[in-house]
Amino acid sequence: MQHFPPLRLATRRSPLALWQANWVSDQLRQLGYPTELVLLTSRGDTDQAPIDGTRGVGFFTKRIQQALLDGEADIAVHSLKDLPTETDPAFTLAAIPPRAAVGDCLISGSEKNFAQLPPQAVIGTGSRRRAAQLLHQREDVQVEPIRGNVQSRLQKLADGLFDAIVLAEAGLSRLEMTQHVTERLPLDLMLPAPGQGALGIETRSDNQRITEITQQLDDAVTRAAVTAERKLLSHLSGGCLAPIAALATATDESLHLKAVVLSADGKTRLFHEASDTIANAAELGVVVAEQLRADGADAFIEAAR
Ligand SMILES: NCc1[nH]cc(CCC(=O)O)c1CC(=O)O
Repeated sequence: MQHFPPLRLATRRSPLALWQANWVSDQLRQLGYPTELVLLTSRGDTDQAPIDGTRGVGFFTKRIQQALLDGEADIAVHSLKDLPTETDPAFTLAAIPPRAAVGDCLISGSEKNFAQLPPQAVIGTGSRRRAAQLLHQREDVQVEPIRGNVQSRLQKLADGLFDAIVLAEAGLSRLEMTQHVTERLPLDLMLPAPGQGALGIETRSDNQRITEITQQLDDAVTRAAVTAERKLLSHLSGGCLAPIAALATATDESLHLKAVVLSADGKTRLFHEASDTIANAAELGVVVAEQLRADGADAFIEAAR
């Protein structure tokens, strides 16, 4: 094999981000490529105010992408659900590896599951998608914002600031913290964010050698599923802040997409689902987005901006 300098992987410094970058690094090493990590701090890590419409887009991902543009790193490792759907032609989403657990979990201080929490229970989540789905099921619960990495959120729960919090199972399982899970929320109660549980690995479009190396980590079925989910999100002009949830699952040649759009208070829940071939993943996203739109989704998405 030819000798090349190590592939430089850009990542945030949170334990979850480091786990993910180390996982990608291991995969590349198994293919015979030396690697090193480039640790960066994003605005999403330093700024702990609630994420809102003017500050949210690319909050966790822009700094990592900048390292590629500046020549500080070759490969950017993101949580796909944090990566905006608006793409910059300077970057190529070279690999989407096999997806981990897709769902969300309730972690409650009292070990009570969602249905058993006391009236007016305080649930910590900064996600409008999670908040609206919780409120749709139980209008009495109080949803309060929470920020910070997985560990610091669990600490806030332990400190008694909340009765329960909601976190992605993917993050907890990667960090080997699933012992904290009280309840895996059923998908009909809590549909995940588009791309949840998947990694997005970007390279510079003008670096063909590194793009081709990275493409070896791509999983075609996961890519098809998240393509449908992300196309739905972009077609609804959703961004990561809108109360939009979507999950595509693949069986053999076919892909099934479920999606919901909710009012912020959870009182209205629009749901649609459809199937198509894996090859038509993007079209499937558009079809379900249009069904939601026909039911009035745009007004709820606009209200969340
Ligand atoms: N918004 C932060 C974020 N981005 C990705 C994950 C979890 C891992 C994943 O979904 O791939 C998390 C934490 C969470 O939502 O609990």
